[in-house]
Amino acid sequence: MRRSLCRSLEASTSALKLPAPSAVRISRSTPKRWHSTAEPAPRPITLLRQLLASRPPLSPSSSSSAADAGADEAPLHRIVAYARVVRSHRNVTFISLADGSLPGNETLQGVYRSSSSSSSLPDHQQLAPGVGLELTGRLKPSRGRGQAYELDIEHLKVTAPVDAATYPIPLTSSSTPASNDLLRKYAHLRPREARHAAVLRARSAFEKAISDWFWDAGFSRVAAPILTSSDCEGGGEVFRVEQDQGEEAGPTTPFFSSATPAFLTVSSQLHLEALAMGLGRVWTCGPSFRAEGSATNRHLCEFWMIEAEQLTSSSGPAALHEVMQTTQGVVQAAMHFALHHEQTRKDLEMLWQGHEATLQELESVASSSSGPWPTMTYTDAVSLLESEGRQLDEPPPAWGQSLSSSHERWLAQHVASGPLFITDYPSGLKPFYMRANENQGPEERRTVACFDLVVPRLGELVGGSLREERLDRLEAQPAALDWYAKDLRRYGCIPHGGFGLGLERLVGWLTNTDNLRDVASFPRTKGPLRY
Ligand SMILES: NC(=O)C[C@H](N)C(=O)O
Repeated sequence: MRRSLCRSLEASTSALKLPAPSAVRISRSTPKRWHSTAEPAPRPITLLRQLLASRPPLSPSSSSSAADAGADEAPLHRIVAYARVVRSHRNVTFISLADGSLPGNETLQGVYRSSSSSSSLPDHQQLAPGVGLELTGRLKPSRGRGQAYELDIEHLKVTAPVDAATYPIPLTSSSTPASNDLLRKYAHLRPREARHAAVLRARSAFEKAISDWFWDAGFSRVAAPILTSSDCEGGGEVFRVEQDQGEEAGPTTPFFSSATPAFLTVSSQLHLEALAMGLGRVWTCGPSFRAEGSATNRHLCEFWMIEAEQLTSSSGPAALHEVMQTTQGVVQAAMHFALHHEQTRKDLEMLWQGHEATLQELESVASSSSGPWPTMTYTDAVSLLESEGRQLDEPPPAWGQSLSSSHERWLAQHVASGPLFITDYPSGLKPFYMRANENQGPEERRTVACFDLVVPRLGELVGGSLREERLDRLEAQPAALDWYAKDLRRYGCIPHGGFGLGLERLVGWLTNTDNLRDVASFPRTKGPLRY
């Protein structure tokens, strides 16, 4: 990573050394350029992260005089950043610079010295915390304590003033962060807050790691439709989609002229199953929509789901293990990458400050040497909850009832001290597409080949199953699913299975963010839709 940043920095600094392009006569066949060829091309912006990645190692003898001597030889960079904190003294002003590229609470100290800068310093009022700046400067070893390097500012311009009197979030240093309630009210301003930015960067890192893991495991990433004709889960919590015909329009024919209405997808699973029959192993990451009325901190109306489908080499319990292995691989890949990537690790360290023991627990969960995660059947889980009833926050479930989120958390913590697969739920609790288990007891104790992955502090993170591939078992399904139940099953349906992992839940779990409204950049929940 460091090397590739250096490479891109080299590219940008070598661009800096190029002479201004001389005027080129534009003939008809020359593609049009955005800026006149007589003007010099704007210098590329260097991200603070790139700048720091390019710093030479400090020798133990680095001193302020060495710093002075080296300063002029260091390349000149153009930076666009926010001022986080400004401290002005008589001849020198210190500005903590942030541009979103540095991890955690880190900033780069910019130093403006009236003796060596070529522009005059904007007045105190203008140079308030929160303003956007454009500056040029050279990176050099710091004279002060607290940072190894600082930016010696040559030229500074306030390009984006801030109306500090009305700014709704305290413009102080990030050591006194604003409350989550306040930040939620200003979702359009909160990406500037160190904590929220760290959560979003961590999410980006998880997605990169998951994508790489799937690629290496032979899964093709596919795009599934957002507009669908079926409610995959059968839960009925769907958003219906209609063409907006304006207020005055009378009754018109629906945009999609099929018998069934159009919905926003609740899950891509059925489409992924069709795609898996052609490609073997597929995955997708896209938005899912549920008209979720309950206002818990674990539900959003719009959330992103990582979903995968794979052909399995058998159809019994061993096949379910194949799907669970994939699930574990994906979750561990996200964790492992984030914990070992220098920048993301720093973000996580800031997010887990004060809870270092939990971060350590996550580290051992991420390690592939920990072997397969523990597995327990739903029936055993219910018996255990019954026998441990006094330890629980709420009464244990009877066989056939759902496990509550607090039951799931308790099981993960007490049975596994980490992730736990709970398998073989009663068929009455699960959707129609899950594969019925063989050798079952009485009708009312029927189970399906499925699993939920539950984890401490959160509860359910992933739900998956083998899919019912036998036509006769699916034939009772509604006509709308003809393509799925009949065609896919009668034209060569290799046993297969898959899962769905709620991305916001994963991010919340790994970034110490309990409320998913603080994970999604613009969360959607029942109630007013501001953005
Ligand atoms: N792809 C999946 O297995 C996810 C599942 N359909 C769900 O929505 O929970």
